[in-house]
Amino acid sequence: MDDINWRSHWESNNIGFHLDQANPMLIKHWPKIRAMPKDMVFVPLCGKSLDMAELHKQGHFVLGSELSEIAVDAFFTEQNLDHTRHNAGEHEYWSGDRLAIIQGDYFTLAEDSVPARFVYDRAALIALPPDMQKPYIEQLLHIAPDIEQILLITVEYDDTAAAPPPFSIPPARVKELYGEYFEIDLLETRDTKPSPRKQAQGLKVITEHVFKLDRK
Ligand SMILES: C[S@@+](CC[C@H](N)C(=O)[O-])C[C@H]1O[C@@H](n2cnc3c(N)ncnc32)[C@H](O)[C@@H]1O
Repeated sequence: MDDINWRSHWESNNIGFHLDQANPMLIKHWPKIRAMPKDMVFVPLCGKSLDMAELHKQGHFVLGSELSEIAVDAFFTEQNLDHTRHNAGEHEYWSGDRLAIIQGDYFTLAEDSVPARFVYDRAALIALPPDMQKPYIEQLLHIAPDIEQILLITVEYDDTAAAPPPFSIPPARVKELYGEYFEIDLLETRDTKPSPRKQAQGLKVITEHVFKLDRK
């Protein structure tokens, strides 16, 4: 389940998706999610995102899932967070105070292994090619069956002109993927500046959509 070879993105520091600050769309729209401090927020395909630090700062228990050891190690080092590591089969658990990351393949996480009712997805669904997107959602509901709400950020652009990832996921595709399980509320659409790599491919603007998903 590693078609894009994300590990090599981390090995060569090709991480144009990483933001050096918390995502402004998280700050703006997270209050619309009814998670209380201490509630767990699951962050699939989390990288070393500072959004995890922001959610942690807001009092949540944060649980991430990430393939790359380099990313997880960088997160704990850069955030200066004490942590322990333990191995559970093919996954490695990195645990700090109210924040843990399960390193390994998201698609092999076990049923019910994520006791979270809230999910934050920025650059996770859009990191996956179209044929992996439905399996990603099925796996989400398999590992975290109690999910109530998701804050989801996707991008839309001509991904045939600039090589993905990210994969373009317009609102109609979100409906196709999630509509069976969730009410979908499009909170905001805005134009953003592409990563330097995408700009070099000639892309001048990338449209970002923010959704709130409520379990039916
Ligand atoms: C586009 S990045 C986004 C990272 C983060 N969400 C952010 O906003 O910065 C996608 C991440 O998913 C991770 N990833 C890809 N496939 C994965 C898998 N099967 N299991 C766990 N993590 C995966 C990659 O290593 C990469 O860090």
